[in-house]
Order: sequence, then structure tokens, then C-alpha cells
Amino acid sequence: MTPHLPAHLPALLFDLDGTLVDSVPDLLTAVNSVLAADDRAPLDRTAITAMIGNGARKLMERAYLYTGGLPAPRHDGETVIETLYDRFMEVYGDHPTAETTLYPGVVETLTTLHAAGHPMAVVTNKPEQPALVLLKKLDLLKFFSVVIGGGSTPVLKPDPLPLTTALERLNATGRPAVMIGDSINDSAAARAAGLPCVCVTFGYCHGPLESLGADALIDHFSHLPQAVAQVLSPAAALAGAD
Ligand SMILES: O=C(O)COP(=O)(O)O
Ligand SMILES: [Mg+2]
Repeated sequence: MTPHLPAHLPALLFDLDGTLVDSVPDLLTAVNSVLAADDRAPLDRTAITAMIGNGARKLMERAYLYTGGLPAPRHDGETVIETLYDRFMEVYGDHPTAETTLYPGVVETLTTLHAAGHPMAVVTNKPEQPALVLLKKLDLLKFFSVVIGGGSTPVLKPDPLPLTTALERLNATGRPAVMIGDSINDSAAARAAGLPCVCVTFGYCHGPLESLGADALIDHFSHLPQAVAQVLSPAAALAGAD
């Protein structure tokens, strides 16, 4: 019997914050500028890192709860969270890359995978507008034919919808596919979508790495092609069934 080989190269779905880029410095600047306008104490890197992962609304909610609580409800009907989100986007929306950096090996690895012909998408909980600005400014947009950000679908990761929407837009529904991320939201969304997940160890994981439940962990981006092959191999599938 011939060994089972995928009919197509696997589609690759990439998380953004904590996976491709270290975006904490610009997120910190933006959140602290909103907090400062409200006479709140600034967050430090450790505090904000623990708040990243569930999108900008959750980030602002967590930042305010951490620094004294949510502001009083407004009288014009707009929810407090929506107001905080708008203020954050005023600062961050067009300027998400002053100090944001790529993790080592990202450009080289994406170049190789793109040249090999993998359909590739970004699936991030960061709002779509700053995600697109960031990818363009850091010259990553050319690798991805689809970008799903916060607001592109009605729900965020860990719901599987952003991932399944990305696969549809890549015309890759039914192909083998792998999610690559750094958080429980990525691994949970992947599991719910029926996909394996490779997690990086250098991102914004909020607990022990084992808690991610990843099918493979990589500590350098250059190890990704090997990890993708590993999580899609029949041996890995059998091991997962134990
Ligand atoms: O914006 C966030 O909270 C996290 O974004 P990510 O999904 O790219 O990690
Ligand atoms: Mg992330």
C-alpha cells in the first residue's frame, strides 16, 4: 500500500501577537496613554502581557479592572467597554508598529513556506485594522492571502469560526491544515475546528506550556516546517488517539 500523502500542501493559519510579532511595547504605550488620560497608573510589561489574547475590548476591560475598576456607565447609551475600545483604537489603530518586532526566524520561515505554495492566513484577535497596518508595515502582508482579525467574524478565538472562515476564504476547506499560535485561545479554537495546533513557547502563554494542549511546541520559528510535518503525520494522529 502506498503511504498516505496529503493531496495538497497543508493550509497554515497563523496567530499574530506573541506568535509572529512581539507587540507588547506598542500595546503598552497605547493602553497606558488611555489610562493616563483617566489619571490611572500605568501597566508594566508583565501586567499587560497577562491581559493580551482575547482582543482589544477585553484588553481594555482588564486594564481598567486592574487599575481601579471600570469607569461609571455613560449617559448616552454607549457601553463603557465600547468607549474604552474607541479610545484605544484612536491611539493604536494607525500606529501599531513603532516598537513592535518580529520574532527571530519569522521572515525566513514564512518566505520558505510561502515559496513552497502553502495557502497561508493570519487569524488574530487583534482588531482587523491595526492587524493589517502592522502586517503591511513589517512587510509580512505579502505572505498571506487572507487576514482574519477581530471584527472580521462575529466571534473571536477560541471560537473556531475565525479559523473555519479563514479556510473558506483560502479555498482550503477540506485540505489538511494547521493552526500556529501562542495561547490557549489558539489551541482551543484549533481543537474545536478539528485542526492540530503548533504552539510557540516564546509568546504570551498565561500558564504552564503544558496547559496549552498543543500537538507540538517550538522554541524557534525555524522549527515550524518540521513541527507541521510531525503533527500531520499518521504517526502523530495515532499517538493522539491513545
Ligand atoms: O489582540 C489580542 O488580544 C491577541 O491577538 P492574537 O490573537 O494575535 O494573539
Ligand atoms: Mg497570540
